[in-house]
Amino acid sequence: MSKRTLFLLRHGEGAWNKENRFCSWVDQKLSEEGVAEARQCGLLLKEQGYRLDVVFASLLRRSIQTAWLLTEAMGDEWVPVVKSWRLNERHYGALIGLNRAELALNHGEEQVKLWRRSYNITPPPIDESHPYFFEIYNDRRYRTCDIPLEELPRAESLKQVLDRLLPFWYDVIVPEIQKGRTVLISGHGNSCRALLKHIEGISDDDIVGVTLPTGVPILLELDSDLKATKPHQLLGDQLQIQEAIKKVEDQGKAKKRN
Ligand SMILES: O=C(O)[C@@H](COP(=O)(O)O)OP(=O)(O)O
Repeated sequence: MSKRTLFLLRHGEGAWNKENRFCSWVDQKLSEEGVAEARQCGLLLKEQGYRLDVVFASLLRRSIQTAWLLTEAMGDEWVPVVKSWRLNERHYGALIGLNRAELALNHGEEQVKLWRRSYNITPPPIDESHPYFFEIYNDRRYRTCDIPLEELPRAESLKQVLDRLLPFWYDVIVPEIQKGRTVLISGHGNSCRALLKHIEGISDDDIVGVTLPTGVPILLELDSDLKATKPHQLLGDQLQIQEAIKKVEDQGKAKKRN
C-alpha cells in the first residue's frame, strides 16, 4: 500500500510572536527570523529529498509569505498555493493584541494555559469596542469566504477551529493527498494542532500538552484511509526544536513588560 506524505507547518516567526502578543486574525508580517525560518524549512525539505506538489495556506500573510519563501527556497515557485480562511489561526476573541505574560500576571498562568491550550474553552468574544475589530471585519478578504461575514467567528476554542477546518480538509486537501500528491499546509500553531489531533486521534486531554514551534516542518505518513502509519516527526535539530517549544510554552509565564 503506498504511503501518503503530508507536512504540517506553523509559519515562521511573526512580528507579534516576537512581542509575545496574541496575533490570531491580525495580519502581521514575518519577522526577520521568521523569513529565515521559512527559507530554512524549504532548504531542509529539499535536502531531505522531498518535493511538494501543492501547498495550502490561510488568508493571513504570515502563512502565505511562509509558503512563498519555502517554495522559492526549494526552487519550486510554480507549486500552487491554495488559500482559505478555514486554515486561519484560532480566533482568540477579546485576547487579540494582548501580551501573554501580562495576562498571566493579571489572570494567572493556569487561566492563560487554559485559554491557549485546552480543547473546549472559548476565550471571551471580540466586539466592536476592541481596537482590532474593524481592522479584521472590514478587511475585504473576508468578503471572499464561503460563509457570510456575519457568520465568521468572534472567538474560538480549539474544537471550534477543528469544526470549521474539517470541511476544507475533506473537500479540498484530502482529495489531493489521495491522488498521491505531497501536500504541505503552511498554517498556524492552533490550526496545525487541531489537524494533528484529528489525524492522529489525540485525546482532548493530551492535546493540551502539544505546542508547536514556528518554522519546523512536521512530517506525517498516512495510509490510504488517511490514518497515520507512525507518530508524526518534527524535522530538524531535535535539541533546537525542544528549546523552541519551551520558548513558546514560556510565553504564558507571568512577567512584567520591560
Ligand atoms: O495567534 C497567535 O498569536 C499564535 C498562537 O498563539 P498561542 O496559541 O501559542 O498562544 O498563532 P500563530 O503565531 O501560530 O499564528
